[in-house]
Amino acid sequence: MSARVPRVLAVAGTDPTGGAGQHADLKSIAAMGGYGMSAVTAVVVQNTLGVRSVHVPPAEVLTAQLEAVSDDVVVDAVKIGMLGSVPVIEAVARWLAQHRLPVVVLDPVMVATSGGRLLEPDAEDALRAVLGLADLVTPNLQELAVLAGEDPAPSWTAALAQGHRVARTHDVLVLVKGGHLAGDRTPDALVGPGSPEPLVALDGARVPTANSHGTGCSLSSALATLQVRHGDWPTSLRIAREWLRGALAEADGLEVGGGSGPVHHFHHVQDALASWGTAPERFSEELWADSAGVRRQIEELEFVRRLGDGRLAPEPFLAYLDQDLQYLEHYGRALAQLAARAPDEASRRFFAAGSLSCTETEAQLHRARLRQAGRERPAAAGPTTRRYTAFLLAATAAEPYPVGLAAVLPCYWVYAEVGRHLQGLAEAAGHAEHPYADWLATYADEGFQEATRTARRLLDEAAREASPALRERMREAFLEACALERDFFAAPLEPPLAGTAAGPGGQGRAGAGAAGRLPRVGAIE
Ligand SMILES: Nc1ncnc2c1ncn2[C@@H]1O[C@H](COP(=O)(O)OP(=O)(O)O)[C@@H](O)[C@H]1O
Ligand SMILES: Cc1ncc(COP(=O)(O)O)c(N)n1
Repeated sequence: MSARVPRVLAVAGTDPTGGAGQHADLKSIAAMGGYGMSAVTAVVVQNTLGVRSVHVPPAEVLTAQLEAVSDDVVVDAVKIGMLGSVPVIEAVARWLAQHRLPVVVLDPVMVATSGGRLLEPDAEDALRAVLGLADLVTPNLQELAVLAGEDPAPSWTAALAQGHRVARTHDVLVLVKGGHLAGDRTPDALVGPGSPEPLVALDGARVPTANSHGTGCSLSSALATLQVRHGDWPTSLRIAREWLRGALAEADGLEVGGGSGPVHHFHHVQDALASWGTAPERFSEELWADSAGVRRQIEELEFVRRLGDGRLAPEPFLAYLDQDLQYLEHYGRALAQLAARAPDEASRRFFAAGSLSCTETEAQLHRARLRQAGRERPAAAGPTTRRYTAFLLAATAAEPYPVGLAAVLPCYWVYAEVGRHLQGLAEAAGHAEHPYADWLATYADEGFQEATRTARRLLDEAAREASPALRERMREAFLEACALERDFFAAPLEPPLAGTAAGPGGQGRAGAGAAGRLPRVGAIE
């Protein structure tokens, strides 16, 4: 199967109401993933009620259009619809003979469903004579009879036999279409010049609609487009039929015209369109705004105020570091789980590097600092530490990847923001000898800022692909993690805040520590 976009040329007449002819062709080509082009054979004044008049430009104008296209563009497939008159048929036949095109589908348009003639009676012989230039011919039952030079087939079995005679005489593949059969079935079958047995025969219940204007045009151009992709007519037919049946089923909703209206060519992308525009440009911006209240609460915490202006006693700082060390162990695991589930190599590397950094770099720094202060043995993990780490491990292991990503983001982003705030407090305090100056300095680490930006970008990418429901779960996880960040910072000095508390104050883990914790996550990346 080819991945490139098929370039498909429709050689057809017009329909100003957009349901048939080259307008239907262009829509169908695009609906099947192709790039549509069109050369006009006839200007048809028509609507859903009927054909009012037909105006055929000189054949040289059509030849000039065809040459303008093929002089410039590689044409992967051609769909030929209404030709109308002998000079037009001859012009197209000449052009086809000069340009051996990979896929040629000929829909031998003769009479519109609404009744108007679209092929002059004296042009029928000329049309029969060019059938062999096509790979596939797609007549309806009446057109098939004309091509065979016989009466219309009285039954589906008779139609298949008639299709086989046309295929053999002109050495061409024929799609025998049952749209005009009486009854509630609409079979289609591909019949080749060899065996009278169809290559493929598909059947289905008739879609109950009176709006089937342009179905023949739509089917033939969809087939031309799909054949470029798949190179297999039965496969192309299966896909085109399924799509066309959906287009017929949604046709009544279009409400175009008072006669036999058009089908809904783009019925299959309506759901996708409905979700467009609901994803914000940057979902992270929305989350940031939602978390403003919690971030303000963090800035007002006693622990944060004292750490910033340097009044924090050594003991709660060490208790905080101790809890942060234990937090890091699990955070590293959560990042490893995210790495395992990340959708691409770049994000896998990012989270794997972050995880490695937690265990190898951050944890070592914490341990060294605690050892310096004479704290060799870690304290037990406090309730807030346990609650936060359990949440992260569950979110990254059991929730969809975007939810896990939203859960770990505050540890980068909120933490970086708290760092900025702490540095502001330290500068305002004007300490010559700030006891935590080296710790606070690590917040400014460019690697950490970079890692925060990367994590945010990954979240925005995941949000763009996510359904509205999944984005809501991402939001919940992000806000939950923000509240846990707050509780973590609160724990060394204050009782946890109501509603999110882990237990009586002071014994929770000391906040998500400054310097050591994340700065070097980014530095490694
Ligand atoms: N009401 C319907 N329900 C399902 N398929 C239909 C219906 N009407 C037409 N088709 C399908 O549309 C395609 C065009 O068929 P047909 O109506 O026979 O040709 P044309 O539009 O050239 O007259 C065929 O695949 C046919 O099976
Ligand atoms: C320019 C043009 N080409 C083809 C058809 C046939 O379509 P249908 O048989 O569905 O009316 C048409 N009405 N107009």
